[in-house]
Amino acid sequence: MSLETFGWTEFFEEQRAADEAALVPMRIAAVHRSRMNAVGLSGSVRLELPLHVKTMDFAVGDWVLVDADTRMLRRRLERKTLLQRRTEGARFQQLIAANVDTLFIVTSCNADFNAARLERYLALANEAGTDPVIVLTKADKADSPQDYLQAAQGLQRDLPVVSLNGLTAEARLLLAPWCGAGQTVALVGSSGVGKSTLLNTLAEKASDEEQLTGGIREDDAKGRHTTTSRSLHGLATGGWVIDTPGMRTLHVSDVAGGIGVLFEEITELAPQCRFRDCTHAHEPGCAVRAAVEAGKLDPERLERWRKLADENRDNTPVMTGPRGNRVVVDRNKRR
Ligand SMILES: Nc1nc2c(ncn2[C@@H]2O[C@H](COP(=O)(O)OP(=O)(O)OP(=O)(O)O)[C@@H](O)[C@H]2O)c(=O)[nH]1
Ligand SMILES: [Zn+2]
Repeated sequence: MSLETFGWTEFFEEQRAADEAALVPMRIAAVHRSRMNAVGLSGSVRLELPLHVKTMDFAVGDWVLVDADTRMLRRRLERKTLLQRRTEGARFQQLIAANVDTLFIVTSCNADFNAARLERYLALANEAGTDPVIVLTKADKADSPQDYLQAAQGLQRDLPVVSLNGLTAEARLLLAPWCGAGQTVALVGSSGVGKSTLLNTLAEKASDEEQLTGGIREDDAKGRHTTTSRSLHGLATGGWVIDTPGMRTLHVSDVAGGIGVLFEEITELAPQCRFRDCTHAHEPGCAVRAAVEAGKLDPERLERWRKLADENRDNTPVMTGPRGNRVVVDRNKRR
């Protein structure tokens, strides 16, 4: 085993200072209110935390440097990617997972398929720097899974889409390109689409896995995963998967860049509009509306872009004041 099997790359290695050579790199496997578990070459440990450290500032998947003798957490390394979101009305973003290479956005080939909801997850992934993959489950139950495949592919340029039966070993094969040694994936999607099923298929239920990740699943009375606990699981194929419970409704905020990537066909037309701040709603000389009229752009896509971009603007605090204190924008004062 090497650190690379845990997802360690040059990006992290370069961050180690000369005087930190004695510290051991470990990856955060579970974050609880007052304690954190980490995994590394020496196995799974519960970290000792310095007094000032708040666990909410850490995400599952983070790389940290640890004092090998005391297990004291010394420093978190800069993240390659960070999935985060703001729960409604919250001042700070909630960290979901760090250093995730691929986000599996799971939906089924049935009524769960909803373009607008998938686009929310795509914006989140794009903003985080995580590559999104749409995973269409229950293809075995659908009359024409091709329709869903095609609809999903239209959601973003060059978007990988996989349709499968999550209960079969073939699913593991189809998702293998993103689940190899050292690769980290996270799963999101509505309840019942088959995330747990997929997880079980990907994990193949290795018996020592529980030990490695510290056995960190916590359920509340309703059998739902608690939002305070997330965890990193080892996959049979050498990759890692991060559980992301508690993401039933996803309100977007702070994802302007992610929306730009998601709706690239709109983003790249905007500079051709007559007005620099064109809203593509009523202005003359609008290149985006011209594209709709020419049949080159789906009017429903434009409508969904508008809704998502508006919601993002409404929910994203602006930095104001000399100290950069965050103030939520007044809904009526924008534009
Ligand atoms: N036929 C078929 N059934 C599936 C597939 N994937 C999941 N199921 C079934 O769908 C049901 C729901 O799957 P789960 O894995 O529990 O869904 P989930 O997304 O984890 O749901 P939550 O735990 O509520 O978030 C189960 O009965 C699965 O056996 C699939 O690809 N094909
Ligand atoms: Zn325009």
